[in-house]
Parts: sequence; C-alpha cells; structure tokens
Amino acid sequence: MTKQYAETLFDRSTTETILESISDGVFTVDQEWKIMSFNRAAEEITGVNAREAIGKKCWQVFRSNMCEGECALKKTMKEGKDFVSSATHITRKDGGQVPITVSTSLLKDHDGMVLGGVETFRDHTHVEELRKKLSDSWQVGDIISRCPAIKEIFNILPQISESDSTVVIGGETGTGKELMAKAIHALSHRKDEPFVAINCGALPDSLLESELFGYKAGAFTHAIKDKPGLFSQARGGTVFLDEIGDTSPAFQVRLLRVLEAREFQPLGGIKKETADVRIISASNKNLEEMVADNRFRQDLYYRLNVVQLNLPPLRERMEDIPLLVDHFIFRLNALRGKSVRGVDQKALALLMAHTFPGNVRELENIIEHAFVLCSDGDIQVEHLPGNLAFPALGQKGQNHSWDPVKSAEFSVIMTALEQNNYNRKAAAQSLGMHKSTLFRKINRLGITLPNVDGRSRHRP
Ligand SMILES: Nc1ncnc2c1ncn2[C@@H]1O[C@H](COP(=O)(O)OP(=O)(O)OP(=O)(O)O)[C@@H](O)[C@H]1O
Repeated sequence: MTKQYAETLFDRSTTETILESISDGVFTVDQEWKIMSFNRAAEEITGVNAREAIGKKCWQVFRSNMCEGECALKKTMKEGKDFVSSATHITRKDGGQVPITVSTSLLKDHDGMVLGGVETFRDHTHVEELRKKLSDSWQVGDIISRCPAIKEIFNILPQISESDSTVVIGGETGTGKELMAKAIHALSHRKDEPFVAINCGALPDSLLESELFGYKAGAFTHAIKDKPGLFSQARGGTVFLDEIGDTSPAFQVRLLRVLEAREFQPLGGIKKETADVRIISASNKNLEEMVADNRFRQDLYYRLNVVQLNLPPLRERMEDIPLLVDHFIFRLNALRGKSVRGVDQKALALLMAHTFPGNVRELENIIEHAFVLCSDGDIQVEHLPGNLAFPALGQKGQNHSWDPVKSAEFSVIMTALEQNNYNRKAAAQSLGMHKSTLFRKINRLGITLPNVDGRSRHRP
C-alpha cells in the first residue's frame, strides 16, 4: 500500500471512527503533555468526558500512581521507544480505582517529526476480580486442587481465557486436561457458545475430517444429506482437540491450513466457511520431542501452542488426593442419596501410597467402586478395589501394624513389582534401591511373590 493510498484510505474521520469503535481507551498528548484527543472508551474508563479532558495535562485527568514515578508515556517520549503492557491503577472521576494495562508509543507526523505521544489503556477490573477470586480458591469450574503448580495456572487462567489464543494442555492421561479446557472456555467471552471436544487419536483421517469440517450430500456413498461438522456446531465457541499428537501428517497439513486461513471447506463442498472457533488442544505425548523427531509439524505446533499449560501427574501432587477424595464422595452422596462420611486413615494411607498411573480418573473410579460397597460411615480398606486392598488384606502381611508409612512403603513396593512383572531386579532398579534392600523389605513386609516372575515371562 503506498503512503498516499493509506492517507486517502485512512483520512481523519476514518481514523476517528476506528478510535471511537474500539474498547481500549486511547488518548494523545502533545509535547507539553496536554491531551489532544480522548476516545469514547477513555471516557468510559475514566468517567471524564472528552470535552473536559482535552487541553488538560494528562496527569490531571488520570491521577494514576504511574504519573508520579515511572510514567510509561514519559519513558516513551524520552527514549523514543514503544512500551507494551505495564500494569497500573488510575483514579476515576468518581474516586474509584481502576486497574489498567498501558501501552505507549510516539506520535509522529508524516515527515517523522515527533508531535507527542499516544497511550492505549485497557480496563482490567474484570480480570483482577477473577484473579482475586481464583487465587484464594482451590476450585475453578470443576477442577479441585491445592497443588502450587495448578494454583499458578488458576492465577493466570483469567488472562488466558480472555485472550483468544490457542492453548496446548500437556499432561498424562486422566490429569484433567479436558476439564481445564472447559474451565478456559467457561471463563472466556465464548462461554455462551458451545464447547465441543473430539478425540483426534481415536479416528482415521477421513472420519476425523468429516467430523470436524462436516460434509455435503453426495460427498461420498452414504452422505445422503448435508452434515455440519464440529467447527460449524461450535461457531463462536471452543473446539477441544484431544490427543492432537496422534494425528497423521496429512491431517496436520489440513488443520494448519484451516488455522492459517481461519476458513474450512466441508467435504464435497465448494464454498468455504469461516472458522470462528477457539482451538484448545491436548496431548499426553511430548509434542516438543515429536517436533524434534519430525513426528509433528513444527509450523502447526507453533500455531497451536501460543499458550502452553502442563498438568502434573497425581503422584507429584499427593496433597490433592484427600481433597479429591472428599470432592468425589460429596458428589456421589448428592447423586445417589447416600451419606458416606469419608475415608478412614488406613484406606487413605493406601491411596496416598498408590502411584495412580491413571491419575485423577483412576482415583475417581476407585472412590466410585468403594462408594458402592460402603453403605454409610467411612470407606475402609475392604471397600477399595482388590489391587489396592490386596496388601492390607492378603498374605503374610495381614498382621503388620497399620502405620501409614509402612502401608505406603508396602504399596509402593507392590506397584513396582507389578509394573515390572515381579522381576525383583527391575523393580529394585525402578525404585532406585539395591536389590538386597528390596529383598529385605519384601521379607519384612511379608510380601509373597508369585512362583513365576518377570525373568521367566518369555518361557512357554
Ligand atoms: N483437578 C480435578 N478436580 C476434579 N476432578 C478432576 C480433576 N482432574 C480430573 N478430574 C476428573 O478426572 C477425570 C479425567 O479428567 P479429564 O478427562 O479432564 O482428563 P484428561 O487429561 O483429558 O484425560 P485423557 O488424556 O485420557 O483424555 C474426569 O472425570 C474429571 O472430571
């Protein structure tokens, strides 16, 4: 675009219309700090109308804590550099404090002469309120946690939700990736539109594409009538692409094109449709490693991964176990009209010692199993599924005292043995202890081993 064309296109009144239509406050000052223009959003955020503001020095209008010290606009004017997003507060005309973020740049004429500065500011009241609410909380949407790593995610969730950026959620199976995606959707401006989820790993390419993009009648043999895809159904909302790491290279190319053009074409269709959806994806594989090994397209990875969140496995946030147990019992009581009180110490000790390869989903299933068997009072060891209750009920270990440390040790060793097919050497290695230490512990805890161990598994 030539300069002249741009000038014609964006004449003064067009620029004013654009400035009046945006939701960020914008004002300009001359070299003497006198306000030259003040848009509608600036009026709303400050409570001062443009006629009052224009001609005044900016600090008389803004009364911000920034005005007395590190003023971003002053820095811009002094250093000739733009500044993006400093956070501060301003005092409204009615005395109320408004948290804002500020961006500043120099205002120049066509010949590059500095006329003054321009400041854009955004009202962050809503984000601050949400952040405050979430930072004291152990629950966002349906997600319960007191683990510091997840609470850190809670703290930034309002900003992530407010932006429309793509998000990739990493974490082992059952760690709550879909729940987190739903929470982001529920806190975003898209919350009143649909949230749709699809497991990309479970479908072959052709089915995945027809599910996502839909098809037109006649596109293939059984396509009798048009079927809208999830991108159409979720218009204005969020599409959650689960197991994105399991998609084929051909599908990755197709998805990349859709994300770049923000358009998609139903199978057998000729018209393109706008993809007005936010994309959140998840993977229990390490996408960065997959990119390095050329198993996942780097360009698609960058498109999907503007924001990245990682959910730790349950074994690394043991503090969440009692909280989640209470949460699931509370929910089941309400659902089934029972009054199970909680979990007794011995059962809790076993749960705390379990490694939960299936993470929160596995814990939820264990509690549901125990809940069915427990009529009221506390869930006890005998209500837990066999693989957990086994060390407590069975074998020689039956009589050892139920000290939680011992039962935790019992369970950790049993899990290592099971995971290593009862091969004691491998189990000792996985526990990081010497083989003879493990034998000693096995004897002390009264664990009996099956006759056939992992060393003999290849024998007929
Ligand atoms: N922090 C949590 N608080 C309460 N419930 C949770 C939490 N995390 C997970 N859950 C529950 O655990 C189950 C599994 O969660 P979810 O489906 O979100 O996991 P996921 O990581 O997406 O699993 P997958 O990778 O297998 O798709 C769900 O029933 C969910 O409600």
